[in-house]
Amino acid sequence: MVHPAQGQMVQDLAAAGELGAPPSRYVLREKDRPTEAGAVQAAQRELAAIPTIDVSRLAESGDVVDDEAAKLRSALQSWGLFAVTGHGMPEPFLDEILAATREFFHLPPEEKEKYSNVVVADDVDGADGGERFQPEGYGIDRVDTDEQILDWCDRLYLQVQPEEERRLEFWPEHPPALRGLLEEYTRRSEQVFRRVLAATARALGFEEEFFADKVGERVAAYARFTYYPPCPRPELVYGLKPHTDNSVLTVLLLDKHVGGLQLLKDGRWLDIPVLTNELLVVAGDEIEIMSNGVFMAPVHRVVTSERERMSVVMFYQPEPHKELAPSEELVGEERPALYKKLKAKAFGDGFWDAFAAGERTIDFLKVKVEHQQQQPETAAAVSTSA
Ligand SMILES: O=C(O)CCC(=O)C(=O)O
Ligand SMILES: [Fe+2]
Repeated sequence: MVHPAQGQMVQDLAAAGELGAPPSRYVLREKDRPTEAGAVQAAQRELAAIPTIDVSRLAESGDVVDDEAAKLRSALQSWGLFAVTGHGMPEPFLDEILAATREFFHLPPEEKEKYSNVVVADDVDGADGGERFQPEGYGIDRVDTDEQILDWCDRLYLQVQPEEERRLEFWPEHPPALRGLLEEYTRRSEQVFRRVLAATARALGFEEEFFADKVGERVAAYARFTYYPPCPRPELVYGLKPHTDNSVLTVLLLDKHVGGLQLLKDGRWLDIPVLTNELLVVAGDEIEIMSNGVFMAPVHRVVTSERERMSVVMFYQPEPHKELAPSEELVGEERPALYKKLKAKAFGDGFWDAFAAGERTIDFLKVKVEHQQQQPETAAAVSTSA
């Protein structure tokens, strides 16, 4: 069964024009509005002074890499994200990806719908050939209930790795350059991911392979192309609701002209600056669990504006059968395990339910361990996962 709201693309709504205000399905409760929690007006907004890491230096040896790894540790601990230089991708290449993304979303609806994330249900359970939502493809995020407040964005979501898992029927043929660009970007973005992951291990005093072994060689990588149409009343809606990422690390290529990504830091929403030739790396839920909370996945959201905006985001997740758990080396008497063990796949599957419900997966799946010493009021302390 597919919720009736599933078929309404935001872009088509926005294009219909004469839209005085967004339909009520998108309008946030007053307490959640970006103006309440953090101003949408440029003059009232505060820019996040995010750190920058040069990933080419992470590959060097000796003191240079140790310096950069120390910087990385501090960036992850105080921000949970950082801008990336030295990624080796020329600016025209990144521009081409964003241009192809824009071109795709500007195709006529019937062309994009060839890749729809609403598919005819398989007949396995004697289903009647009705429709079914699945995450891959083009459309809006999953709608579960009538009450759910919808985000002001459309997206194209594709598994890009491992290669054998690609479902090319969802990969757009237009614009013709998009597939090739995505293949190339997949290769290059993985290098950034691998390098940062190795440095993250070093930053904690471990061997470079420490986290890489835990996530496996055949990581699952998903590309999310998000299109935020112009919005007539940006102060009423979210482009993307507050969330943390379902990833070990996320690599983001952001719109070069229009900002909108915001980070929750010390109770305030700060604007991530518009980046030009830099990428952004964000710590996700899985590194939070594996690092036993030494690194925390930052809560972030997107606010809209009267201008369209795009992003191309790569989520890196452990091989599905891998166990997701606090690393034993980071668990001790001083710091008990803060998260329970579960399979990477169970966590990944839970993400979509949590996201539709507007919750963090870690909370939705009750992955946190309640420790007596931290919460004396909690009678039933759960034992550590070790
Ligand atoms: O569009 C953006 O700037 C960020 C998107 C994001 O946070 C996500 O796709 O998880
Ligand atoms: Fe995100």
